[in-house]
Amino acid sequence: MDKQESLEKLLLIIDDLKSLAENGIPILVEGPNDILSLKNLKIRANFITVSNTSVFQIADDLIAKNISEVILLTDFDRAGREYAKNIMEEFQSRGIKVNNLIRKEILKYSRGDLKDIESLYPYISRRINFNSDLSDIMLPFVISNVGMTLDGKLATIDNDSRISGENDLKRVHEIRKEVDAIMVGIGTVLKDDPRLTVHKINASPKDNPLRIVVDSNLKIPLTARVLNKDAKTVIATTTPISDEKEEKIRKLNEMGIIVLQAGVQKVDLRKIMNEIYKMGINKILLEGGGTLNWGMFKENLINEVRVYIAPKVFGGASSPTYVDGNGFKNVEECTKLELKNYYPLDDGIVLEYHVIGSFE
Ligand SMILES: NC(=O)C1=CN([C@@H]2O[C@H](COP(=O)(O)OP(=O)(O)OC[C@H]3O[C@@H](n4cnc5c(N)ncnc54)[C@H](OP(=O)(O)O)[C@@H]3O)[C@@H](O)[C@H]2O)C=CC1
Ligand SMILES: Nc1nc(O)c(N)c(N[C@@H]2O[C@H](COP(=O)(O)O)[C@@H](O)[C@H]2O)n1
Repeated sequence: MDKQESLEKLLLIIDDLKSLAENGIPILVEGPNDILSLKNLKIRANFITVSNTSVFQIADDLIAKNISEVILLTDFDRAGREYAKNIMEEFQSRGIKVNNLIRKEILKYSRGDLKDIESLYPYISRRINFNSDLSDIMLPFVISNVGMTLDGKLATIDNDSRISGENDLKRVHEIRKEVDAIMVGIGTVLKDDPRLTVHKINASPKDNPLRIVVDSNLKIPLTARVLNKDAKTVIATTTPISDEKEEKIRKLNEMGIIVLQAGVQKVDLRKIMNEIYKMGINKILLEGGGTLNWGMFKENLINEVRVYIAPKVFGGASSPTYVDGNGFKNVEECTKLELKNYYPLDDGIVLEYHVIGSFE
């Protein structure tokens, strides 16, 4: 069986899993990262995590709730196999049916490339066929980077954003060189007039990634530096059209700028990310500011966070912070991160996180 056939089989198994879950059969996973991966695959279920509760306790709870069948989706590594063995032994002795078939098939049709359920969503989203009805999960990998002060500010109340030192800017430009696109909101373009090219380290014009500006009402001045010939640029805007907007799109197109449209009042970031992915953009550096960062966090579109924290305090209720917007209402739904690395740089510190996700 070739790779494409295996992927198609895997998608059918995901469909089976969805149906079983919709019929009320709980899914047993190890932890919250696994739940997020399955939720991203549009699986809505009664998820039960097994990593912090004893097998006996879980069996007691299921029996108390009259649940007689579960789907087992522990990881494929040694710990996951151990959980699976213990659960099957205990549950079967207590009369609870354990469906281990889906787990075995996921392992089989991922051709041994998966070690855990957490990786299932990224695994599928990177390989999926463009015409599939799961096309909305085809998204680029997004790294969010900022230079911020200890109090989380991206600039002062007067928009002075000189936060990073020379070495930190070099670090950022190394990331720029490595990604396929750099993305900012129109607020940043209007306030900073950035170039968004690789210019702080040794680089040639071909190292410049695509530039993406999110701009609902096409406020971008035609003289903005981000529209110059140093790199290609995409403007993401909304769908409603007026004579004025049509004229601006015409001018932008004449300048070689690609205009993508999605969303009515604000740009639909998920749809735009999907369009961008279809253009062959796999990795994006999101460089803010705070309003766009919120939009991207809220939509669960950020995979990794890298921040430089300068030993400075800017203060000011109106100065931009790393993440602005409306904010989450409670801790349950907020974005969870896992610290992966940290090191001192210039006179500050760099923190690198893997995004676990936000849970609605
Ligand atoms: N220190 C650092 O690392 C950085 C600092 N900055 C600073 O941040 C500040 C700019 O931040 P900010 O004003 O928040 O601007 P942003 O760059 O975040 O742009 C926000 C704008 O994007 C547009 N937008 C369209 N659709 C969406 C959506 N779905 N979600 C969110 N935004 C959307 C909105 O404008 P519209 O409705 O018109 O489309 C919105 O106001 C500047 O002071 C800049 O210097 C910026 C980047 C990095
Ligand atoms: N990482 C980082 N640290 C700072 O201190 C900053 N002020 C920024 N700003 C971002 O970089 C853009 C400027 O880019 P160009 O040098 O013009 O290419 C600016 O608009 C912010 O997005 N970043």
